[in-house]
Amino acid sequence: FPGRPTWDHTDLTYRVVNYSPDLDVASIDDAFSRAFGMWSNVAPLTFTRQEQGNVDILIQFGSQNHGDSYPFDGKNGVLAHAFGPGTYSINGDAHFDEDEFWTQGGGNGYSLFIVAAHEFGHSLGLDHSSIQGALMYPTYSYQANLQLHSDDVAGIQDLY
Ligand SMILES: COc1ccc(S(=O)(=O)[C@H](CC(=O)O)C(F)F)cc1
Ligand SMILES: [Ca+2]
Ligand SMILES: [Zn+2]
Ligand SMILES: [Zn+2]
Repeated sequence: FPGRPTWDHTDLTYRVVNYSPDLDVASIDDAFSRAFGMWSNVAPLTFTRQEQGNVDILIQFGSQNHGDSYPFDGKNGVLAHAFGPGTYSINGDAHFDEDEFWTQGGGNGYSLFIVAAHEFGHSLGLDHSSIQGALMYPTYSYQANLQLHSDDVAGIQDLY
């Protein structure tokens, strides 16, 4: 992102505000935890979940108008969005379009894990990659065994 905003601390916190009915709570918690793990595996970052209070990354599911000036668009199209690092409460937050069918991968619907890993890249300050195989490539594509591309790794290590 312009100006290369990054967090001024590496022990980041997150909170899941609400849950999608598409998956059980444990699967959703696990998808987010694994998505954060993709990044903490390759950068000096830790992600700690909090049940309440102020956190860096607030995660919520919403449809259409959901409290910010970027309303979602119903099924398909925009799947989710996230705000880069900064000092405002919205910074770092990741929102997922409830009108999508969230799955654990494969079949129809969108993998919550893959989309979350991408969104959290934005939450950390990463912009899009021009490399098709990269997680930060602008369009969704399902991969059974998601691995970060060297471009994703270079990007996050350049920032932190
Ligand atoms: C691989 O992860 C994603 C790819 C594409 C998207 S998106 O199609 O929702 C994208 C939003 C984004 O880049 O975060 C689009 F601009 F809306 C979200 C996650
Ligand atoms: Ca949508
Ligand atoms: Zn939003
Ligand atoms: Zn993106």
